Amino acid sequence: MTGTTVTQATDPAADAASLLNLIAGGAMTQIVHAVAALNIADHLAGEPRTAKEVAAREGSNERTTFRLMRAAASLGLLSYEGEGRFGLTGMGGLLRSDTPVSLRPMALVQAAPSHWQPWGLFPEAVRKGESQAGKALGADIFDYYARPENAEMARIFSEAMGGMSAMVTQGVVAGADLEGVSTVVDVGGADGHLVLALMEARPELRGQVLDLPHAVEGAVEEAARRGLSDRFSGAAGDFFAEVPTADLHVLKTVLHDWDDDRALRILRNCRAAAGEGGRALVVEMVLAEVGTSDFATISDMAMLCVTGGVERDLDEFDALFAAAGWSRGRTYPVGGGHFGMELRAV
Ligand SMILES: C[S@@+](CC[C@H](N)C(=O)[O-])C[C@H]1O[C@@H](n2cnc3c(N)ncnc32)[C@H](O)[C@@H]1O
Repeated sequence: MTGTTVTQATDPAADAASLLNLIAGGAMTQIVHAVAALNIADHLAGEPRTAKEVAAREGSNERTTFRLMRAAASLGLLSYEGEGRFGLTGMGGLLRSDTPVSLRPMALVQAAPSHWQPWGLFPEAVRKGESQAGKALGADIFDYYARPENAEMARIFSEAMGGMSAMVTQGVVAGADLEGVSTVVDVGGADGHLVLALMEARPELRGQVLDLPHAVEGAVEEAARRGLSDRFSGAAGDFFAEVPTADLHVLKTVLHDWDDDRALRILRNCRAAAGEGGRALVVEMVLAEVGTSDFATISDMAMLCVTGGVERDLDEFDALFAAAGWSRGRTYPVGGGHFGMELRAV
């Protein structure tokens, strides 16, 4: 909803440098991927180390580990401390596996076949107006994750969603109106980070994650890890078929995975489960004015290519909400470019 107006460079050399930087974007994705996959941030967590020390810990090639770490320093992920030693910057620290807001799983997912292969066909997604997951993976992304041979990647995807949730959790917990709410369903909740954070803040809340059978197990485990099993349950199901009843339905970055028809089905199923006086909380990025620098427009391209979904502006959200029997009330930023949108059944 907010954004800064894009300024145009006029110096041709600066334009070329900027464009080359964009052209190398895929290489940067893979550099971040390799830093995550080779656990470089974990190896540097205690103290700065040389590439030789990191390579010995990781069992990787010393020379190419050095070249990767040099590139990572050039991108601001690592600091160079002299005498061959590299340390972690704040940004690089987010790739540690043991940090509360770890973006390591996200770095692994974005460069994994599930995302990388559809991206390889991206111009076709624009030309045809459809996701390329079917062509690249032989299935839509969530069916791909449901295959037994992709179970490990599906687990990392859910973890990645958890890392992204951590960026907004505080804002949602602080902003959400939970007056009169005693049951919450996190619809398509993956590992359940959002509903579990609400439950931690409100000891009277009972929570549930509705997700596909392969994904819901992670939520049950996460609830147990946080000591919340007595107030939590996992519901393996399909939100296009039915959504469990609750005082509040939470939908975080679920609607953006789907086109309008399918997003509408999810919202209608929530509305049916909510009944009179029902409430929902939608957490999504909201597109800003055209022509502003807006990360939601980049995410929109990922949705087009990988899931077949779409990022929306407020008018587009409101049209969907109204068609599904919801009315939007308070809307507030929750962090990471996301907004909380409170809905009431009409
Ligand atoms: C983009 S993720 C969002 C996860 C979580 N809400 C978050 O923001 O961290 C979308 C979630 O929807 C789930 N999902 C996809 N299709 C579904 C379906 N038909 N029924 C229930 N869940 C589904 C996926 O497994 C995934 O966990």
